[in-house]
Amino acid sequence: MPSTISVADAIAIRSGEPLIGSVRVDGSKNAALPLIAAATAVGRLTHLSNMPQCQDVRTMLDPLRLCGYSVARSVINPEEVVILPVCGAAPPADLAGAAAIRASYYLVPALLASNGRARLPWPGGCPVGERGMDLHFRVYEAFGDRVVLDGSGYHVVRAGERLPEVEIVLPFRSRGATVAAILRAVIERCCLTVTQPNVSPEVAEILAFLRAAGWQAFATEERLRLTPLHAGESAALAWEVPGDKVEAVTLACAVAVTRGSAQIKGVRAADVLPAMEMLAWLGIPAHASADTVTVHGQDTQLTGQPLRAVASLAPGGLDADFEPSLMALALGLRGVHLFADAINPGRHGNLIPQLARLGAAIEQLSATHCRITGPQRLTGAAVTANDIRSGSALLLAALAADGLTTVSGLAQLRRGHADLPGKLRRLGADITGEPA
Ligand SMILES: CC(=O)N[C@H]1[C@@H](OP(=O)(O)OP(=O)(O)OC[C@H]2O[C@@H](n3ccc(=O)[nH]c3=O)[C@H](O)[C@@H]2O)O[C@H](CO)[C@@H](O)[C@@H]1O
Ligand SMILES: C=C(OP(=O)(O)O)C(=O)O
Repeated sequence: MPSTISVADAIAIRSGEPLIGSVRVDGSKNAALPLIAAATAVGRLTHLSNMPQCQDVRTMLDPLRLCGYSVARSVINPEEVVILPVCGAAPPADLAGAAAIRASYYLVPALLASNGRARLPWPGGCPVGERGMDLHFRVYEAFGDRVVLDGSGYHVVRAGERLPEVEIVLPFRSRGATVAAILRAVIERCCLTVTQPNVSPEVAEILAFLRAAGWQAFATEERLRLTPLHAGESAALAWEVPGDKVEAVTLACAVAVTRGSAQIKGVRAADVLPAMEMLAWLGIPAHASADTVTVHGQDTQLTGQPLRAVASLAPGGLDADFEPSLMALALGLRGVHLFADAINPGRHGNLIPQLARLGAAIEQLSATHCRITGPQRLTGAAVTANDIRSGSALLLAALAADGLTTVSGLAQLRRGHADLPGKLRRLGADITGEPA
């Protein structure tokens, strides 16, 4: 009997040898999407390199083209995207396709810049529960914009009057609303103060890009501050999308699940630190330095210490998108492990029933909190990826499950990763069926 099978729009994974070797992550989808928006907001020709070739990036670039921005991918290097500003008013366009991604909200400033108004469908993306826009609307209203809501979406009309300075106090550290405030100030060329900003690596990346574009931009835990210095310059800009921290942590957890040893390259150490500390706490030597994560899962002395992985928007907090991979890992580790994700309230509901098909017993303490008592033995079965991170967690669980697991719903996985199964395969995973 062959060791692998092929299934249409699904992949088949057979657990086997520990993952060994070296692999490079792609650019980060969640850093790339706001960087694309920032490139439009500065209104200068911008080369963005290390752009991941995942579906959400394509979905983000299409509406920009429809609104008059020139967007080109280099033929020689498809990971390089060039964005040119709009000259003159762009024609109104039907942007219904933007409903496929959550990050469509980052298009608002680009559209206000090109058309003076933005009409967008309600954001989609991962079906991980109710995800509000109220803070985004508060941001636009602080700039004097008019916001109108209807069943199919929202409409933002740019203020007639330019404010020299805008101050916004966020009630909680929303990443999306923080970026919305930054980009709105950029198209206005005005000063901005945000109290209680989100200071995740993705926001820090936008601020670094803006510094290169002639802005004074910095953020502390308390306050983010933006001032135009030489923002009127017109020289072309070049920026590299940082490596995908979520892909790196997913791969690190995959290596740990199989008790393998590998190097994961192309990611900034600081971006993965909270997750690496958790692996070390569990007794899996994991080290991040410069642009490489090293995991030594072989012959390791597991601690049996309980993992407490609570997704948080707080500075230095655990990114919600790390949590599903840590759950898959915890299933195989001795101890009582607690997980919580109130940021994406539907995520556990997407993932836990699928893990249960593999035989996992996970205690749901509430819709967003659960407890895993490990180690648990999993058995291969047919499972479905309901969102990006649930999909990657299922790949990891499949690597530990006895026998064969098929994972369908690959469209979700492809939204966030160019080819995650391919990267696992490069480390020796037995995976058949190519998500094209
Ligand atoms: C495309 C993208 O980069 N998505 C990421 C983004 O999602 P997302 O844009 O949802 O993240 P935010 O930090 O803005 O939102 C955090 C929470 O606040 C809620 N909220 C947000 C804004 C608002 O106006 N009202 C409101 O209620 C959201 O529903 C969510 O539950 O950051 C999350 C972590 O923060 C990540 O898990 C997502 O992968
Ligand atoms: C939840 C995610 O994406 P989005 O916010 O675009 O749905 C994600 O990247 O895991």
